[in-house]
Amino acid sequence: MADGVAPTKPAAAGPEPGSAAPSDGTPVPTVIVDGLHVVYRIYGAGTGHGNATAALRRLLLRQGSPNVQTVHAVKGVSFTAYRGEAIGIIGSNGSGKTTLLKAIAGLLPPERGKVYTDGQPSLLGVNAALMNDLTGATNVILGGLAMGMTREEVRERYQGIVDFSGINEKDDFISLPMRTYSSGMAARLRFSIAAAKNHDVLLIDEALATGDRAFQKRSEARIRELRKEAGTVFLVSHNNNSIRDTCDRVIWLERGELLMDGPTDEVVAAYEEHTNK
Ligand SMILES: Nc1ncnc2c1ncn2[C@@H]1O[C@H](COP(=O)(O)OP(=O)(O)OP(=O)(O)O)[C@@H](O)[C@H]1O
Repeated sequence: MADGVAPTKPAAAGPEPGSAAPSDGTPVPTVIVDGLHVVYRIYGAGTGHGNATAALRRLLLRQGSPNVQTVHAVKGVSFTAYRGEAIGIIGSNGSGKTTLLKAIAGLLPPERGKVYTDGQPSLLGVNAALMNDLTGATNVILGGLAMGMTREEVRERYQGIVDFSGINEKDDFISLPMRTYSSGMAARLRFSIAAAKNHDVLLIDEALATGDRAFQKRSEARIRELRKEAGTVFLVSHNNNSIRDTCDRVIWLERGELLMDGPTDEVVAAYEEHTNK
């Protein structure tokens, strides 16, 4: 894990994320975001070309602290997500959506506030690392193992993953190195590997936007299944139709702040009115 701060469980009394579903139908919280602030620090900002080297030299030569620019990307965001929900995260460019997902995944430490999660969430981004020099087939196996599947599970699900991705529809692309794939094909394979497993909390960053319409339909259907299988899905997307088809709740971020959190139709309508102004 990059910056290595694992989400923790709350010490407070009350229902813990992921605790067994009460028989009375009370919603079970899976993610609690409590007053979250995330700040990026850019070292050596404003020192021109070779910023990092210049900053390091100044530190080593004791020429004072390097210029540090901060970006306050998420500002005081709070919400609780429940088992079985699919939550869309929308907002204009740079509003903090990806940062929020990374913080929920435990990849960015909070400046202030806390993130409590049910187990380790899985973050599926279009940039998630698969090995470019290895074939698609090897990436399916390694990706499955990396997600915690057993060898047996990988063997059982291998063909399903390849079929879902549609990579082999025309040619035998699955036996070629990933560097020969278009970015859309690579994104489809990533989504297919991640979606083969049931996740307690699955975080998807724009993955659906990259596939063709047929792949998007399969993905949306799979997200609905994942929800039924009791997980919680977060979907960051600029495609309001994908959000409408997939999510029943939407969180709207703007300049790092939570502007609105509610039923999909209401929040997307308000967002569209705002963006069409
Ligand atoms: N690694 C980073 N270092 C410094 N600033 C960053 C970094 N990543 C993002 N930011 C800044 O944080 C803010 C939020 O970025 P983020 O990527 O979370 O927004 P977003 O809503 O996902 O944007 P988009 O819709 O364009 O993908 C932006 O101002 C961005 O410039």
